[in-house]
Amino acid sequence: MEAFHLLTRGGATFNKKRFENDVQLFNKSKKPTAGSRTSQDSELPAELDFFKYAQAGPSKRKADPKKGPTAKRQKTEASDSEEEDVEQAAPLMGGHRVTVKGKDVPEVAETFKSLQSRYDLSSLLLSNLEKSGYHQPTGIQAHGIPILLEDRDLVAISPTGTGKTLSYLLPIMSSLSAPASSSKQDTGKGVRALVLAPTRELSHQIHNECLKLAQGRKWKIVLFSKATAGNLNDENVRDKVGESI
Ligand SMILES: Nc1ncnc2c1ncn2[C@@H]1O[C@H](COP(=O)(O)OP(=O)(O)OP(=O)(O)O)[C@@H](O)[C@H]1O
Repeated sequence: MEAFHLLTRGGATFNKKRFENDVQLFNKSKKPTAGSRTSQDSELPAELDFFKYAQAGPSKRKADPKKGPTAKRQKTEASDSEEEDVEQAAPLMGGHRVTVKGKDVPEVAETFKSLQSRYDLSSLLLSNLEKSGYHQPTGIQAHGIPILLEDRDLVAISPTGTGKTLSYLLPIMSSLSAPASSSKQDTGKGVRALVLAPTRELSHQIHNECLKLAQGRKWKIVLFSKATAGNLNDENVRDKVGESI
């Protein structure tokens, strides 16, 4: 994590003389032709090739005209060893390119409204989305929300500001259904959902998104910091909390 931080945020110095041999490794293969990838690139596992789209030639970006301007390519794993490419209409906001890998991937949700008929998303959540100015799902939301609403596991990577937060908060709120205090079923006491975030700023952002979705119901959404997280050890505090970040 530390190394990744250094590489992505800058601020690190690199002594090219001291690591001359390593520098040679990178210089050797620097003869890319237009649209081609280097041999090192091709050895990189697809999951780790974060820049594959940036390096892709123009022909790769072209949508199939027969499938309309929003047609995108998705990868679905047909079996453990074999992969199968499938074409699926993909959104949407900002024309995000989305690659999905997995077995039996749920259908994309092109609108929030479609989640109501497919997954019984509550009218309150729908209207809170509207109130918050969320009229159409972003790429990560259109693909991620159905996956989580079907109780599947999801690992997602998406650039900052693309709406990842809502992608998991909406399914969480939907599956909790109602605040514990107003639920007819015996949901028990204590924390029902926990979101862990690496920084205070991110925790605040997530908390704010949570509050937007919670409008109109008495959800108990609590933001804990490093200093206050220990309070959760106290049963009395735990019982008063519904969702914590
Ligand atoms: N469907 C949507 N329509 C309009 N605005 C949206 C939508 N989804 C999220 N937003 C807004 O876009 C902004 C960025 O969203 P969010 O913080 O969830 O992105 P993120 O991918 O989680 O970013 P980060 O990587 O920084 O955590 C927020 O202000 C959020 O309210």
